[in-house]
Amino acid sequence: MTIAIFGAGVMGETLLSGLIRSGRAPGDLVITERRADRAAELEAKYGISVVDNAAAAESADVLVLVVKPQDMRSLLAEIAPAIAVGNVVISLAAGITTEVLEGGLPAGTSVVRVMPNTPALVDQGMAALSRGAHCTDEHMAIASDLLASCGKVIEVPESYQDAVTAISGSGPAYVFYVVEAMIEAGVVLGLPRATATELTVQTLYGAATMIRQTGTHPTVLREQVTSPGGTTAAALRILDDHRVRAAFVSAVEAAAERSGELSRS
Ligand SMILES: NC(=O)C1=CN([C@@H]2O[C@H](COP(=O)(O)OP(=O)(O)OC[C@H]3O[C@@H](n4cnc5c(N)ncnc54)[C@H](O)[C@@H]3O)[C@@H](O)[C@H]2O)C=CC1
Ligand SMILES: O=C(O)[C@@H]1CCC=N1
Repeated sequence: MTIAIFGAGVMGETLLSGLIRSGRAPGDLVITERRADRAAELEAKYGISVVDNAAAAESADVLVLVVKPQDMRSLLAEIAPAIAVGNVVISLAAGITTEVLEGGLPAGTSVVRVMPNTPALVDQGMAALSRGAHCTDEHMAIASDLLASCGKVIEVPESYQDAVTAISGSGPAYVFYVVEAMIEAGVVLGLPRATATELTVQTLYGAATMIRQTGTHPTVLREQVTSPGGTTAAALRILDDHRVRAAFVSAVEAAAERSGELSRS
């Protein structure tokens, strides 16, 4: 089975590297990339041939579209003539619906809409898949296998996708933002930057592992840290005063709204 990845930017390379780590033969993988310098970089790094979109579409059984939402319609027009019966088209683009994908491809094409995230680079990705109108269980299994090479996979109704994008698609950026803020806070308190970074990163990793391994509700875990009259209670009062919880809800709502706008643009 030949897999073609169209658009090898951040997410395209993340998926490509995951497929290689999971043992896919480089000979079964093809990539396309509009920027010549980026194409040369990837050829050198992975030993994979970069070809044009038409050639990739001709040779592939599974086509994975990883361009920006704004570039999707023109890409669909380029690859549509080469789509054959039995091909599966998988889109990783935020906000592009299966209806838009199907509308730009030959009638009856099997499409899958996926929202992945960048922790796939370290095989800890979260990918949510939604099937198009002509997608069979067999096609879903192909898409699921592909994404499972670099993390967890779930199937969701397409109506969830804007919310999924706002939580797990954009989510790593919120976490990195909090990490940046904690490191800066450590530096404000006089810690060397390297020490503040090590303390913050291990704390995040430990807390995430605790949630996963204990299955305990995060409220209970937070209460276990919060001694009466202690340091944590003092800190949390300031976060509440600044309405940080409400800010998170508004931020995630804004991301979901933007995902919806992308499908209409
Ligand atoms: N970066 C992220 O965390 C996530 C990104 N996504 C989705 O993945 C898609 C790609 O995002 P990024 O990788 O971050 O963007 P990017 O800008 O890093 O990569 C897109 C790549 O596609 C190339 N490209 C554009 N049009 C092309 C064409 N017609 N033929 C060949 N190559 C073409 C560009 O030169 C660029 O290298 C987007 O649709 C985004 O919504 C989804 C989840 C997470
Ligand atoms: O910011 C974006 O639009 C993309 C989709 C989810 C994460 N990055």
